[in-house]
Amino acid sequence: MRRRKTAVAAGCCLAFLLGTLLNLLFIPGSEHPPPPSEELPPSPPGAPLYPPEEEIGGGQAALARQIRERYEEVLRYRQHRAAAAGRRPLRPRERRLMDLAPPRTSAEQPGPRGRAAAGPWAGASAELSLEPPLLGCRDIRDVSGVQYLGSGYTKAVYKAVLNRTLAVALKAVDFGGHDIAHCVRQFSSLGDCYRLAAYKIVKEMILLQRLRHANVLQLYGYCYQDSNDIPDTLTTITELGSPLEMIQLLQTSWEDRFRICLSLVRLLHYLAHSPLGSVTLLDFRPRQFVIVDGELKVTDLDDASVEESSCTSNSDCFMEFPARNFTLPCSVEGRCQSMNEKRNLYNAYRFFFTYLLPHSAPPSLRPLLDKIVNATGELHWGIDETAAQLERVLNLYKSGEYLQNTTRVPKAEYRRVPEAHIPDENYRCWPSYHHKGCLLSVFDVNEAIEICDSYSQCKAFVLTNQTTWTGRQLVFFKMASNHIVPDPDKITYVKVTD
Ligand SMILES: Nc1ncnc2c1ncn2[C@@H]1O[C@H](COP(=O)(O)OP(=O)(O)OP(=O)(O)O)[C@@H](O)[C@H]1O
Repeated sequence: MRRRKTAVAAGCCLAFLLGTLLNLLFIPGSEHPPPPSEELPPSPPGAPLYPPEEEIGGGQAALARQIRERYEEVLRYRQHRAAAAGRRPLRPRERRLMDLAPPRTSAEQPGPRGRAAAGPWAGASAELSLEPPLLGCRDIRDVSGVQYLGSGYTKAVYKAVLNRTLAVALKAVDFGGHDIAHCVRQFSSLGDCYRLAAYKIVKEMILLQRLRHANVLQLYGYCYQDSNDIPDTLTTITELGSPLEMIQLLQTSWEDRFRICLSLVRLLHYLAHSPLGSVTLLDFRPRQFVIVDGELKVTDLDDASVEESSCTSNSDCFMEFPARNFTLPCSVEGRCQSMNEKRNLYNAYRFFFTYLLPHSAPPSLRPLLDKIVNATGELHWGIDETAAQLERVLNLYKSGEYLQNTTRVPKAEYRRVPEAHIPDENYRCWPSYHHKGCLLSVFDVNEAIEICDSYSQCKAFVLTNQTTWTGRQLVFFKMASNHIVPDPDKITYVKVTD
């Protein structure tokens, strides 16, 4: 950790930063080619490529079991594709699926290494049909602007600029992280502990590729490279976001907070109907999401699951949260009905809706927003209904219909000055899109008048040609109109009576 922060602070020396990054991500400087994926044939059932437990003593057997479980989980996600493709036999390329197999012991490693393009798990490279064309190892050799972004239990994430043009996130196992430290303490095998942790990234990579949606972070590519001691360490290259800061979000406009909730609901709607089945995010803390251009996107998918709990009675379908518990019905097929969807929804309620949705919303939308918050907090609605209600709020807001119930009698008179701007005379208001002035979004000029009427400080306002994500116009509210200058893109309104 200290090493990472020191490197980032040094900032000025690109070579040093790059060297440090490679070191931290265990991307070797060497061009040592990983084993050819062709040399890792599909293992027949009962002949796994990891050491059989009975041949290993005590702790090592437990570690081998954990690696096997993660490996099998990864296979399940990949096999979903074959199932979706009509259960046709796997073509040779697809059979490289077994490239995902846990590593052989050194004694089992096949002879000379033949191909530089793919690692042992990187048969994935042939299978992940990423568009635009996949980024790979050669692309992360020439990186600049390396910056540590964050880390969790298992992974560390860095920002990097590729070819001085594309800013991306690079994700790799954090060798200084809790997961590796805990495993090495227990099993004393860095190589195997690395594999165990790296399966989380492999799983995430497969899910990022399978779950294509505007609110799922985009996977650009990946790189397998040997480190000094560990072969074929994995780095994924993804879209860059900024970490979701709840405190910061609480200070933004309702419109922007609503956007976060709407993107979350669109994501959960997609996950409930995904090609893999209903996906639940077992770890649903805000830090699992990032913001990209104002939209929320899920980035951490290593704890996602498609298994719906099996049950024999309703009592098996118990969902426990810190402040509430729920018992869902057990279906005749012996599955807890909509459990994945409902878990996501309640988490969305407790981490997002309750803080972000009603607070400082337009008064006429409050009853509907309160209804949404209550219905999700009680799990009365499923995701389809919740998504429909949030889309309804969006429509009411975008169309200006939410203003129609309010009586709009202007108190003051205003003089319209076309092609004019007031550059100074700012005052601060909350929540403003500008940190020094009062910049708010409005549906139309009448709403701007209403806002100006309600602020005693407001003596004028300037309609800009900028709009927000909903298409509403941004307006600067001013405390005086002494200095008006020509500006073809703006219209000024000056209060003539109070
Ligand atoms: N694409 C990205 N852009 C910007 N920041 C990111 C990106 N992906 C992840 N991060 C940041 O890096 C942190 C660590 O990433 P990630 O959550 O994948 O690691 P983790 O070890 O799985 O964490 P956890 O133990 O919390 O599950 C995240 O909390 C997030 O703030």
